[in-house]
Amino acid sequence: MTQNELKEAVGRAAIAYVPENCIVGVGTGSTANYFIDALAEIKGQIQGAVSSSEASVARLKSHGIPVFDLNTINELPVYVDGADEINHQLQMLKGGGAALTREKIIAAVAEQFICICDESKLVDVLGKFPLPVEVIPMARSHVAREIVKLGGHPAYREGVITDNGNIIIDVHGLSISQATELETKLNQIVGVVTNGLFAHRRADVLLLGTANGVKTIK
Ligand SMILES: O=C[C@H](O)[C@H](O)[C@H](O)COP(=O)(O)O
Repeated sequence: MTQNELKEAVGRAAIAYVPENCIVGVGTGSTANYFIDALAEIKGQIQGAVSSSEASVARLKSHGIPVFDLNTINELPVYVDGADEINHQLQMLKGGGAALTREKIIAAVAEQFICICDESKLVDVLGKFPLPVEVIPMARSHVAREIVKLGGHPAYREGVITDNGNIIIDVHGLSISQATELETKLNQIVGVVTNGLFAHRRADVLLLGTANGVKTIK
C-alpha cells in the first residue's frame, strides 16, 4: 500500500469513533483531509464540525458540512487529527502544517483525541522531525536565543504566517526524552504562543495505518 492509501485507511477508520448527531473536532493536514472526505459520506448523521485551520474549514464547507465556532459549543466528544510523530506513550509532535495552536485548543476541549497516522509516524523518541513553535512576530529573536539555551537549533520558517497571524520557529536537533517538561519550558518563554508537543494532552487512541491493516493502540 502507498503512504496515501494508509492515510486514507486511517481516515476512514476514525469514522467509527464519531457518535451520531454530534459536533466533531477536525484537525489539519493530509491525513485529516482523508478523514474530512470520509466524514462527508455520513454528514447527514452529524450536526457539523469545529476545525483547527482555515484550510480544513474550507474543505469541510466544500463538502457541505456545517462548521461551528468553538465558543458556541459546550461539549466535544471527539477530535480527530494526524501527527508528525507519535511515540508509544501516545505523546505527539505536531505543527508541520503550522496549525498547532488551534489544534491544541480543540484537543483541550475534546473528551477523546483520536490520532490517525501512517506507520512512518510512530517513533521511539520524539524530535527527529523539527519541533514547531508558534511565536508572536516581535519576539522572534528573543525566543530563538532562549531555544538555543535549551539545547535546540531554531530555524525561522520563512514565508509562513499562521492562521493567528504569527510566525513559526522550527527547533532542530532535539531528542525529546522528557516531553512534558520540554512542552512546559518552551511555553514559559515570553513570546511563545504554544509549541507542537502534545505531551500533557496526549492522544487517547492511535489508529495506525500499516501494511497489515489499521492497528488500534490505546
Ligand atoms: O499543523 C499541522 C498538523 O499538526 C498536522 O496534523 C501534522 O502536520 C500531520 O500532517 P500530515 O497528516 O499531513 O502528515
